Amino acid sequence: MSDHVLELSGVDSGYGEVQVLDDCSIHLDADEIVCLIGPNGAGKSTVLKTAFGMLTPWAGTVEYHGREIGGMAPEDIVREGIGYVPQTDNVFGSLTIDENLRMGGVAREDGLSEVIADLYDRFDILDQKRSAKANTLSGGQRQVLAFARALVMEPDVLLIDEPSAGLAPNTADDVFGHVQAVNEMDTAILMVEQNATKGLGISDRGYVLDQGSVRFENAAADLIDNEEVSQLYLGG
Ligand SMILES: Nc1ncnc2c1ncn2[C@@H]1O[C@H](COP(=O)(O)OP(=O)(O)OP(=O)(O)O)[C@@H](O)[C@H]1O
Repeated sequence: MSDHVLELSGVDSGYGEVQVLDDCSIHLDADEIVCLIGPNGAGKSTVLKTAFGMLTPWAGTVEYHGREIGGMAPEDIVREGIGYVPQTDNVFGSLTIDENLRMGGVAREDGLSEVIADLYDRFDILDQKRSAKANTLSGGQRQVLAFARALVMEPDVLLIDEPSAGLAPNTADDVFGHVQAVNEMDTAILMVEQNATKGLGISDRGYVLDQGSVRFENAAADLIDNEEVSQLYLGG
């Protein structure tokens, strides 16, 4: 039994015959924000997909609170307490904000109205636009809705794929602020981020992934200060 909330150990994973992750070991502790960085195609999104049961590990284990979940179906993993916010198509544009949140809770047995009311209290922008269609939201607001949709299940782990993708710098900063707010709701976050410096800037720890394997892992501030990491992965 490990104390980690989420732990991938020695994971190989991929698509069809194509191996992407190679002996990949990554963990997340309660209340942490952990950032995965690395070049395009390194396998960062594949880590999240393997943790969320969208891919079955070929080797190694995925444990949630010390229990093996590798290869479990995503709908069961959601019930266990892990949420996932994909990079794209993470809200239903033709549905209202309220409908999106209710859809996020279809797997809940009770307490849906209460948890949605709490989310409206926390995220003012959603409260103001309850009846608006999600496709009328700005990119940053849409990302907040995507986080809130996942939070309806009250996960203690949230996997977030590139929250700042396609956003202007100021909007990206707002979204990173919301990531921190979500973390303060006792949710540990494993986040993939293309904007490595900013992603590490709000994180406790980080991993540099390259060609499917972990090249560096450390406290986020130490990764930013690491000469080699900076040269190779943070644009010098
Ligand atoms: N559905 C898929 N089928 C086949 N190969 C895929 C699929 N999705 C991703 N890959 C391949 O797996 C490798 C790793 O992709 P992944 O999306 O995990 O990378 P990443 O580190 O998240 O990079 P990026 O920033 O480009 O998203 C890439 O070579 C990619 O082409």
